[in-house]
Amino acid sequence: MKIVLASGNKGKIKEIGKLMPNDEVIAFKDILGDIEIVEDKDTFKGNAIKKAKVIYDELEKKGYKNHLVISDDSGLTVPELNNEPGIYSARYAGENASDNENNEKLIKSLKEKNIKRTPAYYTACIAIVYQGNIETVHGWMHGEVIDEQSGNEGFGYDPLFIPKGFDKTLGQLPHEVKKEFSHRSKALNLAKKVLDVII
Ligand SMILES: O=c1[nH]c(=O)c2ncn([C@@H]3O[C@H](COP(=O)(O)OP(=O)(O)OP(=O)(O)O)[C@@H](O)[C@H]3O)c2[nH]1
Ligand SMILES: [Mg+2]
Repeated sequence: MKIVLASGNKGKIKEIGKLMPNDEVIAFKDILGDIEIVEDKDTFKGNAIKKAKVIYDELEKKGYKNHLVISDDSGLTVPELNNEPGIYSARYAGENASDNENNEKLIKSLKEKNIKRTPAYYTACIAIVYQGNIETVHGWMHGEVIDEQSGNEGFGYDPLFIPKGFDKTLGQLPHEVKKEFSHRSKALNLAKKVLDVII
């Protein structure tokens, strides 16, 4: 199945490609070039649906007929930080912030509250748009965030996130560990079940 991914996040594109080896996952930019999508909804689900629909409609304008688009809106929630960064995870340290800038901002927020380690969880919402149908699925991964970066595996906040049942960050753990039970893997496994039904 040819799937267009409505994401510009290289870490996600890589992870989703690995999680759907039997499908051809194409990043939308490879077909449509750069398209800025304003993520102005107040939930992961709202932003995921918006991203998938914008790309689905743009493909339709280009004459695509039987295309299928998936998107991922995801982020990290830290209850002790008033549920920050949440849906603002990609721009916690400001518009176009790098992963490192976002991580440094999170470390600063933890230190301001004298927090060295506290529960946190990732949420991923995957939206699927196909022949006018819109479906969404979610996945969560629980653990803790710490106030220093460790490791270079994964992307985003992974170097600060210790998954439940482990004592290392996702930055230190091999990708196979994250692939087993990340928020994105769980959501994609559900998305595959939806794809089996709607296609
Ligand atoms: O360490 C992480 N491991 C993960 O597995 C993960 N999943 C999401 N995130 C964070 O949440 C933002 C998503 O924001 P987001 O869903 O708007 O994506 P994005 O703007 O980066 O790309 P796009 O998919 O919107 O094009 C990302 O930038 C990351 O900071 C993660 N961090
Ligand atoms: Mg985004």
